[in-house]
Amino acid sequence: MKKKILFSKMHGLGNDFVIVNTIHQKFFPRPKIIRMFARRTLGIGFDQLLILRESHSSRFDFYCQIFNSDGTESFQCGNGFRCLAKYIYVNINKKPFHIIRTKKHTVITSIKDRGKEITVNMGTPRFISKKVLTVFQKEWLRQLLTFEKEYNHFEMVNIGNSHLVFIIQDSKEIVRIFRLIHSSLRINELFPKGININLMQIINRKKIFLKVYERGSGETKSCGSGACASVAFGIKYGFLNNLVFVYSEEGYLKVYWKGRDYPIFMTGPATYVYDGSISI
Ligand SMILES: N[C@@H](CCC[C@H](N)C(=O)O)C(=O)O
Repeated sequence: MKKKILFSKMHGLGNDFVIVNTIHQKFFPRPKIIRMFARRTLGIGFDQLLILRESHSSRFDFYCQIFNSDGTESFQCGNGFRCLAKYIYVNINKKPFHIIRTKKHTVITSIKDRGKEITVNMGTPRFISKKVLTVFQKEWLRQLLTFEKEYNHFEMVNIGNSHLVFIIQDSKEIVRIFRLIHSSLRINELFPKGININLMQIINRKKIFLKVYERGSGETKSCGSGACASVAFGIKYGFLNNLVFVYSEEGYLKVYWKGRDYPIFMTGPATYVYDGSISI
């Protein structure tokens, strides 16, 4: 017999999510079901599926499972956590702060102005040594970028998930690299655990433009963890101020980082699209 699953569709600057609240319904989807729901023509369509679960620890308010549209699991989702905070505010309780645990990471959400502005404490950024890159990964990067050009800096940053961040100042170059990434069948082979790829254009010390190709979801309209990873990189090298406006196609996020050993904060909107149900 078919089962009806209730869900809410939300987005953060166009990075879209399906939230399934399991407090009153059971939902343990297999990757095949997740991929089916994620299909924009035949399913519901989303970049990530967020499954809200009760926390069995007094240290956390809720537990959240995150799945990319290809069915792989993730442990961090900045834009998604803003949407989840708003979902909780509208449907569960009006507390201003929530501690949310994923399988490997903890974030704290705070809600202001009746949900108009939501901030997420995303944890402390960690820079990953380039020594971990394999010969094949380096070769791929060499093909992707023109290393002779001084502006082609890159860093690997962990914000609870892994990001490769590149500084690409030329807009045409951003388009060229994005096309290459899209047509490169080798990314999954080269990075078996997956990687989020961020192309950052520094407009000035407090404004960047960002394009992201996400692990497990492909090109997305915005990426909260990518915004934090990029700003952390820019601040580490003295290119950016502590507060940065991260622009993408649908608007901007505000990212604040004091520097090394401090957590990074991301602020932005969360938008309800609709509530629905789907049969499985
Ligand atoms: N859209 C997210 C990031 C989602 C997870 C990512 N694709 C991964 O698997 O690491 C965000 O806003 O942070």
